[in-house]
Amino acid sequence: MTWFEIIQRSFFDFGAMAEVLPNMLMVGLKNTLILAFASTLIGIVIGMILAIMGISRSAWLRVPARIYTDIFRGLPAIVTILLIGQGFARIGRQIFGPSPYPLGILALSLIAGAYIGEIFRSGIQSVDKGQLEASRALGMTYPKGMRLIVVPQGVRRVLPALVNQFIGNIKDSSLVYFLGLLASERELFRVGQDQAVVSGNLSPLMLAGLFYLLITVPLTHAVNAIDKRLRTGRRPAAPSSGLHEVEEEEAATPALPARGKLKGARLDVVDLDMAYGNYQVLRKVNLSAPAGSITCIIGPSGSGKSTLLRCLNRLAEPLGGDIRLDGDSVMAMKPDRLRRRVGMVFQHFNLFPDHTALGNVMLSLRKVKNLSGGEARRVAETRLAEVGLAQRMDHRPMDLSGGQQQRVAIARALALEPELMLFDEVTSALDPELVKGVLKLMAGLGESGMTMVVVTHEMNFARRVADQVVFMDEGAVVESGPPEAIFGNPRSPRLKRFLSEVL
Ligand SMILES: Nc1ncnc2c1ncn2[C@@H]1O[C@H](COP(=O)(O)OP(=O)(O)OP(=O)(O)O)[C@@H](O)[C@H]1O
Repeated sequence: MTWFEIIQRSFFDFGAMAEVLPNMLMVGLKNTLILAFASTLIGIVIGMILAIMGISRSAWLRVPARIYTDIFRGLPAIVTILLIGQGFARIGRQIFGPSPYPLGILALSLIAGAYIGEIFRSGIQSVDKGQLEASRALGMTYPKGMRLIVVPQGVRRVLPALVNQFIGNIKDSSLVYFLGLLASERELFRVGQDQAVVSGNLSPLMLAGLFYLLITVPLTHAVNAIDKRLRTGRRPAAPSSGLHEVEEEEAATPALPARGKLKGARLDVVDLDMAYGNYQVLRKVNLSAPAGSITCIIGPSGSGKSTLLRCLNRLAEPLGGDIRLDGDSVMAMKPDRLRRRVGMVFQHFNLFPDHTALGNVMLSLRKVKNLSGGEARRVAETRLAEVGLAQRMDHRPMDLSGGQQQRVAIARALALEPELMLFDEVTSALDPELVKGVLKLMAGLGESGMTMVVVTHEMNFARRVADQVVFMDEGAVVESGPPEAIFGNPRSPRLKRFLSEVL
């Protein structure tokens, strides 16, 4: 016999393959798929619980999750399968009967859970922290923000890794044969091996290998395609350059809420203190903004402007002092209730990337205000039209320019009809040609009757639009007054120096 014939007979004996094929399909393939599916599903449940425990602030949850993960990820799969399958054989028999099959699934699930937990945890932790912050600023509680925004994004990111785990389970299911499965419970490998042992011919094992590849290779490619679709959405990316947006904005005149249509609240900040650990960031800040006014906060980097803004809706918790909305102390309100009255727009937009512009605006209307789908859509469409985005409602954030994204964020905050709107350096991340459009929109909003507090580096905007300008340095208000006084007649040397540097 030539080498070629020896190899052909050992590995590619099609007669032997045909003989084993029915058993391979009806018994081996079926059992492999059941073992892999069941252990992946149970592993996903275990993994999600481990991930949530793993990111918890409580060490009582974090430490057990860590120990579990270290053990089941550290042990070779075969050791776990033998320990569970044989160690619990008696208990297993009492619960499941004579079959070792359920214990095999249990062992595979325990192993898969440890890996899937780590996959979920890293996915959830990789979601930008601005996402949770935006959901909370929209009035969602921490669990709701995690459930609706952070966890779905984290899970979507790890979809390919989860499929890898499923493929791992398909392969690991071949180890369960150690437990002595009944003839009807044998999986692909064992069916191939049985036949190979009888005939001394490896072709049935080759067929089993082929089946493994037939499942795993298309699956990998399918999931990559699904992942790409989820990432980019169904729409092709629209051509949307900054200049395109400027043209578009100049052609369309946004129909802003009519003058005095919105009801603003009076804001009073009294002796506000705030610290990050031992680092005192705000020192006895006092500030009053009449209903419907625009207050611009200016000051050097690190002076505490953003922190002050974040205290106003309690994204940061003050250490002392008080904040009052129309005389009511915000410290006595539940933070999610407070945030329905106080909208916030962030420097980096923090739009939800998996939702369209319309979806971004509708989400809090549905989930926080509990409006019906139709009603939420109507409000969201009106708000988006007001900021000049009637034509872009079905676009995802990644298909919008920075300026358009910031308008969606403004529409999203406006949708809850806040009495106070906070703008945190909302034009700082925009390309220069887009800044003007967003500032114009904000100036227009200022006339609608809402109270606005704007942290900004745009001195011309502050000079032109503000009712009062507050200059902060080193966590304290150094000087405040009407823009003419602040810019035209600064009194303190610090303000004089700041203005000489920025103007
Ligand atoms: N989460 C945090 N933990 C610890 N320190 C922080 C945190 N956030 C801000 N700080 C510090 O608090 C100080 C005030 O920060 P803040 O962002 O309020 O200033 P800012 O005036 O808004 O500055 P910028 O204009 O650069 O945004 C800075 O020194 C900053 O490093």
